[in-house]
Amino acid sequence: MMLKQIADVNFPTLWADFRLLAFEKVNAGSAASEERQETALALLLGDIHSFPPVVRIHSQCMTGDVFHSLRCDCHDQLHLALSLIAKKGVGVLLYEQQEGRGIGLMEKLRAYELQDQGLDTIEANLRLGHAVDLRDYALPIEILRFLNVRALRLMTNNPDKINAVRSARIEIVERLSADVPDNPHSAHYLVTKRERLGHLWSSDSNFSSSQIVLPVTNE
Ligand SMILES: Nc1nc2c(ncn2[C@@H]2O[C@H](COP(=O)(O)OP(=O)(O)OP(=O)(O)O)[C@@H](O)[C@H]2O)c(=O)[nH]1
Ligand SMILES: [Zn+2]
Repeated sequence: MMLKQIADVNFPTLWADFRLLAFEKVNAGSAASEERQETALALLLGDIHSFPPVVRIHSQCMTGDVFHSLRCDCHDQLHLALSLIAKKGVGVLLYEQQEGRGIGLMEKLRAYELQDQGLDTIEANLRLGHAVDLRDYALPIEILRFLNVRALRLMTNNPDKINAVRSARIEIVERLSADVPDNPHSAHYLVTKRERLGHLWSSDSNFSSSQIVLPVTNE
């Protein structure tokens, strides 16, 4: 995959003054003007090469990230990651745009409709003819390579993200839990992620696809 850096700007936030890099995936041979290119943002703080930085790969969730929907944990996870990076002074937040686990906002909202009728998040995707999770993490991984991050502390409960980082031979020195408190609207969704999608609990220190036990900490 080819990566194109689009912009490099100062990005002051409530938590810290980040540097924001914007990237676009360049598909070789594609008609760029016709095809919507995948894009991602990287918020950087501190000297990310001095020691393994906190890294969060955050999948876009407009309903949660922007409107603070209580149906999911995305908003709180985004804030947790930004505040932890600010506290540590070193880290990278990768914001990638595979909304709705890759089905897009409109289809996610159709899936929410089905969930309002009693289906869970998995059944709803399948009923609409989608895979349960269409995401791949090639673009964020390519950005980590571009940034020359060879070892990191990964904030996630999602085994797919862990496997993607590992497959790229980037060392995960620590898994940081992405647990945030649930609420009556999100509780069922969060249980489904754990029971049916294999997401890790904060106390899980390892995961089925690996023999290596990773330390896990709650900040
Ligand atoms: N299709 C679909 N997508 C959802 C639903 N709820 C949240 N999402 C999307 O799921 C993605 C976030 O995935 P999560 O499973 O919450 O978390 P994760 O990023 O895989 O894992 P963590 O790193 O542990 O947070 C975002 O793209 C959301 O838009 C839903 O009910 N249906
Ligand atoms: Zn969400």
